[in-house]
Amino acid sequence: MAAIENSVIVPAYHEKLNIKPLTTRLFAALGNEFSKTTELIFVDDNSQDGSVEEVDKLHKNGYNVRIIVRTDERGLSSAVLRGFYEAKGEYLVCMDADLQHPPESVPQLLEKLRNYPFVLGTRYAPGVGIDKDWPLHRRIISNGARCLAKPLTSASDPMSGFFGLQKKYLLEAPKDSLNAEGFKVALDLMVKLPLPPKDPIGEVPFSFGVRTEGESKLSGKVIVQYLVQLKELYIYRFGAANLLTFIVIWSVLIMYLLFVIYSSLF
Ligand SMILES: Nc1nc2c(ncn2[C@@H]2O[C@H](COP(=O)(O)OP(=O)(O)O[C@H]3O[C@H](CO)[C@@H](O)[C@H](O)[C@@H]3O)[C@@H](O)[C@H]2O)c(=O)[nH]1
Ligand SMILES: [Mg+2]
Repeated sequence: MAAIENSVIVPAYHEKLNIKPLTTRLFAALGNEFSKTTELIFVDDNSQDGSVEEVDKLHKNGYNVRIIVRTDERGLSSAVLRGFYEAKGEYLVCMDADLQHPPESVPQLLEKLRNYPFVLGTRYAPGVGIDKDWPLHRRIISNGARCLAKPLTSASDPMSGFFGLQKKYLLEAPKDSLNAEGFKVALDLMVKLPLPPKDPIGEVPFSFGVRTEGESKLSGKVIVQYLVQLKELYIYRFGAANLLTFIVIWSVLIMYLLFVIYSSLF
């Protein structure tokens, strides 16, 4: 058997119905050669919805897929990190279970990872429209959240949950420096991993699909969690002394943004 070079990690909570279509579409997209050197790992938080049996069936049918079931921990970021640390491959990709991240784009991420330490699936690229059908308030929240991350990274879609990295950079970072609480694990890694300063991030445009099975696990709490995570990342990157300056600058910008929205509406 060929050695595993690539690992695709999928955090999953109550995703039984998405497991089979994701697995079959992913390995079909990988094709013969890539399939031999790629493993797929679901990290499930004890959903007890038949996900384990579904993965076992696929494994018996010859797919290189397994499932880690956590019983003592819950949460998206920590699930992703657990999968990354257990992965055998040097090239790691993280994607959602619900097919909002197209499995057909994974080979592109894996290819780009050969040349970039970190690769980000982006929904903000020419020809990709994510938010044209979104209501105004959703677009404002999304763009506002993206703006707030601008000082931390040059990436065009810091909120993306579709990304990849070379494992050696993960192993160079102290385990306890990574935030297992925040929802935006890619942003945390882009800020904290010791990536080389020149050209660290490659981008792959993709269209964010619509979830057809199961429900989103994001709630209003996520906005607060994101702000807490941002605060931690600002301190990490710029130091506590600079935090106040940033809060002042961002408050002014947010007030200006609200003013612009208000005047365009009324
Ligand atoms: N193991 C585990 N998995 C989880 C948990 N919470 C969510 N997941 C899994 O994480 C993936 C994303 O969860 P969704 O509930 O589908 O989130 P979303 O609203 O579609 O958010 C996605 O898009 C955002 C961009 O708008 C991303 O920022 C976010 O990271 C995620 O990719 C899914 O596969 C879901 O099963 C958890 O507590 N534990
Ligand atoms: Mg989703």
